[in-house]
Amino acid sequence: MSRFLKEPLTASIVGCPFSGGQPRPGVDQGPIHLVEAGLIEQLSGLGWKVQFDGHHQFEEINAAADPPIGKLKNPRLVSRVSEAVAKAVGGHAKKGELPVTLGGDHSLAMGTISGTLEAYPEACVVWIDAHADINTVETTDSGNIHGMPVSFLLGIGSAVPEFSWVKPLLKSERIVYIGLRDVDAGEKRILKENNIKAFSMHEVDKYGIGKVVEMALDHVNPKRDRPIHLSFDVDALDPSVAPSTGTPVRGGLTFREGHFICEEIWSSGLLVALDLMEVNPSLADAASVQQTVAIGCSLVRSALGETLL
Ligand SMILES: NC(=[NH2+])NCCC[C@H](N)C(=O)O
Ligand SMILES: [Mn+2]
Ligand SMILES: [Mn+2]
Repeated sequence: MSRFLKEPLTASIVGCPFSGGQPRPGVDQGPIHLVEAGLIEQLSGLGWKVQFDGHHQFEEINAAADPPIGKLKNPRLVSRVSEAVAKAVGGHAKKGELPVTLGGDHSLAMGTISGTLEAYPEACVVWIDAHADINTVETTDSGNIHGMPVSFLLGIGSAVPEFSWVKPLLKSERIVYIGLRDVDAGEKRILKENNIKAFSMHEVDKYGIGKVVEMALDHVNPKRDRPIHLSFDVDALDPSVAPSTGTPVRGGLTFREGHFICEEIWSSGLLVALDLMEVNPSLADAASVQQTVAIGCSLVRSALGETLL
């Protein structure tokens, strides 16, 4: 069911073996593992036409040529990679295909969401994460840009010339979060000051996931007529469910809550882009890696229409 995508329904896989937005090696292997686990075949099995011609080859910038800007680490690399991703995602979206971006770290969302908003200016973003990823140049403690993409998309915080290609196309009332539980003090302030709607794990516990997804969509998409970009950080799930990720935080979404979100977004008929981020296959034992990769694949399937019955 889809209001915006063209028939035959086409999923264009944007594989992004990229880890420059955070310090832990291995997250660049996420997309490779997801594809090797059979994701392409699984989506074809759901009836999608799937386009995938290999993972993105990103230009490399050696560390010496990319010193920090303020606290920001690998700024030029992150900027250029996300810009390339924005073009890829925007290109697919404009053709009426569904870009499915496999990360890679969440700094890539600066690119994916820019691409979506280029094609669908009226789109809204549903961001599923343990983290708000909304630090600015002023508030970031870690300097890891995967903790910052939302602030760039909103155009808040001081501008960094190296990122001038990122247009502030996202309005604060067009993004909603679900799953938050590790939000920095500066980020909490930003969320309040900008009136950004967020459903933390507290609200998931209080209302249940069904009501939370409904309230989240009522906020960003009251008439259910806007295209939806779903950006799913696998660390939104509890570490017992998805252990193989760089910044796990306990007290997360259950297996079913994660899948329920994806199922509901698909049933809305409004999905136009999907990100599945932060699967890091080098951070756990083989069984945990396999479990996390399998869940990555099943979340994507749920978001692309797989049903339980
Ligand atoms: N995409 C993520 N996993 N982000 C984690 C961000 C953690 C922390 N808030 C930071 O700014 O560094
Ligand atoms: Mn996260
Ligand atoms: Mn994230």
